[in-house]
Amino acid sequence: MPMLKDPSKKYKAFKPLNLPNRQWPNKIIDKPPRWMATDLRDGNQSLPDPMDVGAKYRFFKMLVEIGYKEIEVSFPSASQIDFDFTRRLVEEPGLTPDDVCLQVLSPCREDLIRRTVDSLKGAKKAILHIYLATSPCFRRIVFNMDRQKSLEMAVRCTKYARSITKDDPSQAGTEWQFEFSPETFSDTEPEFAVEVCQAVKEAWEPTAEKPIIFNLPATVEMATPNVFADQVEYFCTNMTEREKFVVSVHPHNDRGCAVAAAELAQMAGADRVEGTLFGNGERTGNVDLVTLALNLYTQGVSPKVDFSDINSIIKVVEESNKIPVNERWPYGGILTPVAFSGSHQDAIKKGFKLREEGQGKDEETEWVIPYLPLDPQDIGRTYEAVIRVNSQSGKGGAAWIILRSLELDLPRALQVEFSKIVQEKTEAVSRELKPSEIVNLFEEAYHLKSNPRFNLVDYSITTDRSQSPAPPEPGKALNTKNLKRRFTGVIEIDNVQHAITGVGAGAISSLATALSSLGIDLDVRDYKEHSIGLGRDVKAVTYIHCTAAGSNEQVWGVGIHQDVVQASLIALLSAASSFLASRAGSPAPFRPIRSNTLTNDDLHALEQLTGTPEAATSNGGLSTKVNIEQLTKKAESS
Ligand SMILES: CC(=O)SCCNC(=O)CCNC(=O)[C@H](O)C(C)(C)COP(=O)(O)OP(=O)(O)OC[C@H]1O[C@@H](n2cnc3c(N)ncnc32)[C@H](O)[C@@H]1OP(=O)(O)O
Ligand SMILES: CC(C)C(=O)C(=O)O
Repeated sequence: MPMLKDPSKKYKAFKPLNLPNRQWPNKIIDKPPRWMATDLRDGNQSLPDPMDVGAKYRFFKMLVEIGYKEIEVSFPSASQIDFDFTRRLVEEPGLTPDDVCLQVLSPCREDLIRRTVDSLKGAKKAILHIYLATSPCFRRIVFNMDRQKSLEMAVRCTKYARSITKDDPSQAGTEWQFEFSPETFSDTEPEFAVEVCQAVKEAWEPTAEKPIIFNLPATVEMATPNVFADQVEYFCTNMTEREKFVVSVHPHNDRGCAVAAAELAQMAGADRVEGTLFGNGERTGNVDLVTLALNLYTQGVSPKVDFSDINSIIKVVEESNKIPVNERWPYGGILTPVAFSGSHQDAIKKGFKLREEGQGKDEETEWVIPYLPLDPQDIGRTYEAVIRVNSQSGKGGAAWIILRSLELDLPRALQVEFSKIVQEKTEAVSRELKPSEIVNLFEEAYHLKSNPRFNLVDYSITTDRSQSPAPPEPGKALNTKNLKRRFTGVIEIDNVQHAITGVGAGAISSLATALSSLGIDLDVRDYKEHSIGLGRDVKAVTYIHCTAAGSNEQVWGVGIHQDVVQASLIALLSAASSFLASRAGSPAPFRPIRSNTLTNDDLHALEQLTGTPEAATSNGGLSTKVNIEQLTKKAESS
């Protein structure tokens, strides 16, 4: 049968209790609850292949390391494995830290309670947990019992449990706590849940110092989380002697609201939460303890459990449960902090930039990054994975990868230009591009690594004597403001060397003039530089935006070098390489150098390079001298 057009006969709306004076909506959660991890019991009982003793121990150790102090380790009456595992935790010295309390579960049946208590004999701290389903559905279908009989069963089992634990002198070495779960609390009449628990409380006789734990399970999640919160608040306010019992909740996730239910329940008075890591458990699972803890953390409340190395935790959880943690799972999912889409990437990138520049990146600086409620580094993730690039990405995504990988903070217009290259590639391959692929694309596009067509073999920047300003008047300093620069150098283009020279207002424009003598006519439109690295390893990076003279064609160049001037010259040559690349197929505009075809300019340039003492020192001694003989021989042989 397909879904019913009118499901109202088959499925009845849950009837919420009437609680007009509810207080919980005005409460806030400002401290963590008492956590209880039930991965090894509720989680384990729902697995197709339950864990063996080794796997259980590994998981237990991890829970202890995370910081859980109450761990439900087994259902000892269910299997020898669970019984033996519990014994091992009790008996083997050092396995269970002194401050960790072992919890075990038993149904409300004397023989099973006996076996359960036996499994704990000799434990330092133990919680004996028994459950009895109290809802009308279970009373009718499973037990065929009325309210009175259920209540009597709960009381009888509590008294029995008491007689073989805290009232038994041979058990005096164990610090016993008793937990009672009116199973299916979420579907139990609220007044009956109170009646049963009140009777159990009287049977156990807790004190304020040694309270009983009433665990209120949403065994099956029945309604919206506010309804569960009402049920919990009703329970807390209608039970007597509030100081003598701890209210615990145990939400399942049938409607997908377990986390909300656990949180609203705490607002309604719950002190303790039972759940599992990443929500493993019956059907849709138990409430996820990781989400609950990190929800607190991102509100500035320490959860007192540590997920600093979430990847290792996920590994153990996945290997033990043999169920993967969903990639979209809150906080832990590998895709959760990742942005593929352009506008998200743009916002995240700006957020990080502002954080680093303006607000400082001290680890305690307030975290305000669009789309990222949690700093991925706090759970052991890196920022590299935050932005990934596919066809949905914009300029910011690829720019982020280049920033993180090469420390290059690309100017906006270069981001736009490079993103077209990336977009073309993502569409061509129809998949996400790895950061290394994006870096390769960038290095190729701007000739940063392999075979740039233009190489700076050697150069010198000198004051251009032919256009020097008039000598200063006696007693006045030389006005150096308008001094022109002369670039003189040897450029290798497609493995052929050219000696060129040119004059301009600065180093870049003098090289631009020199290049125009080869027919590469570029106007520099924009220029940006910054440093990369620190200390002795610091380098300069220069971005140059050029247009081809007399046309609208635009090219970018990027240059990186320890020397600032050289970085800018390399950037211009990178632009020149792009300029040639954009004309692939058309004949190269320049003349290769040959000894017998040296022009006067070439000769002049070479002459300059062999240099006068001023030429060699005028740019801070940067130029190395070219051996004219070698160069000429090389040119002749080519
Ligand atoms: C909500 C929860 O997660 S509760 C925990 C559930 N976990 C487990 O059940 C795992 C371990 N369980 C087991 O190994 C077994 O079911 C045992 C050892 C508890 C009992 O095994 P068996 O004696 O073979 O009984 P079986 O499981 O077939 O049937 C359940 C019996 O318990 C009773 N029962 C069922 N649910 C409950 C309950 N919530 N509380 C108390 N008794 C219950 C049933 O009425 C039935 O009794 P019946 O045989 O008199 O009709
Ligand atoms: C035994 C109880 C706590 C339980 O697991 C449930 O009701 O889901």
